[in-house]
Amino acid sequence: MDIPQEAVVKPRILIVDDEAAHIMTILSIVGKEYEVSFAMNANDAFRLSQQYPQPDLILMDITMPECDGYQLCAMLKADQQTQHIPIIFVSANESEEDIAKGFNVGCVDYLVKPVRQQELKVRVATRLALHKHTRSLEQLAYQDPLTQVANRRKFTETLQREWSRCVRYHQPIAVLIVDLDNFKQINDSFGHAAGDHCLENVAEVLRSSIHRPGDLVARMGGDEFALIFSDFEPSASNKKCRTIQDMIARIPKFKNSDESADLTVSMGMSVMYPDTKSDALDALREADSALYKSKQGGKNCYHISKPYCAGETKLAHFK
Ligand SMILES: Nc1nc2c(ncn2[C@@H]2O[C@H](COP(=O)(O)OP(=O)(O)OP(=O)(O)O)[C@@H](O)[C@H]2O)c(=O)[nH]1
Repeated sequence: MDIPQEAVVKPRILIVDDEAAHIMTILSIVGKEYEVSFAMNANDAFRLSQQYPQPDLILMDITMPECDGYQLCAMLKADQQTQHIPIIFVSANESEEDIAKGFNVGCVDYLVKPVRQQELKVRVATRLALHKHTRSLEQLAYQDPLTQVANRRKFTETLQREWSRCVRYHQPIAVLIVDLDNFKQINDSFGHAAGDHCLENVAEVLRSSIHRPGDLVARMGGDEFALIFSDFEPSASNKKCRTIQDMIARIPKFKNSDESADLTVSMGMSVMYPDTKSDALDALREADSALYKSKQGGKNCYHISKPYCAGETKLAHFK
């Protein structure tokens, strides 16, 4: 089958080098096969690495003014948004110590200048193929196949990481659990495919409600979703839940010739200032008890628990 040219997305390579002539040399070798961008200093390189679409591979010089390649590589590896991007050093430094230092700060390969054309091409292609393979394995391990949002494993890992980050920076964190009401009835009345479609619609709504890199939507299993809002302003909790509830109410009704059904959800949110005395799963447990209250209280409503927020009601109920 012929694939239209515009449908083929070329892998993206970022070249980082403070000398234009070196950038041009590498560009002349890989420029035809890949989408290439370049940066001549660490600041630009860091910005371009974080920006979407992100590079699939970085070819990085070591000797640069202000911030050298070792420092830049270590910074990229320490940043959650960029740590997955493989880095190949391309440097005139050829001592054993230099090369070992490169691998110690996180590069995946090391080429000595002047680069040999065929070698550069083959090493780049190999690394990109491996990177693609790793990314698809990660997707399998961390994504819910039906809705494409994260799975429970990814949720747990992200919650631990964001919790620690919020402890460090004294920021509040919120966990929201969203559970569909009477979902069994939707499956029974309209069929399993309609039920699946319903889960996809809810996932889409939830995905549109997160906006920051540390935030996450996950399907925890069955008809239950959970969200993490990092650095979340406690006073915004009611508005956030209400907005999600309204968006879900706008999902079209399920209908067949005999009956129709509205889709509603029950929710439980916890908003906490994490500290070293509590742990990440406390946030999940609090949200879960708030959800339980919503189910017990007649469904299609939400409870918000703010156990450690001074001056706030510990548990509030909203219809
Ligand atoms: N279509 C579809 N249904 C699923 C999937 N996973 C779980 N379910 C169904 O989701 C339903 C969940 O039922 P319950 O846990 O009783 O929840 P509920 O009917 O929403 O009841 P309440 O939560 O009390 O309102 C069950 O009928 C499961 O078979 C899925 O991937 N697709």
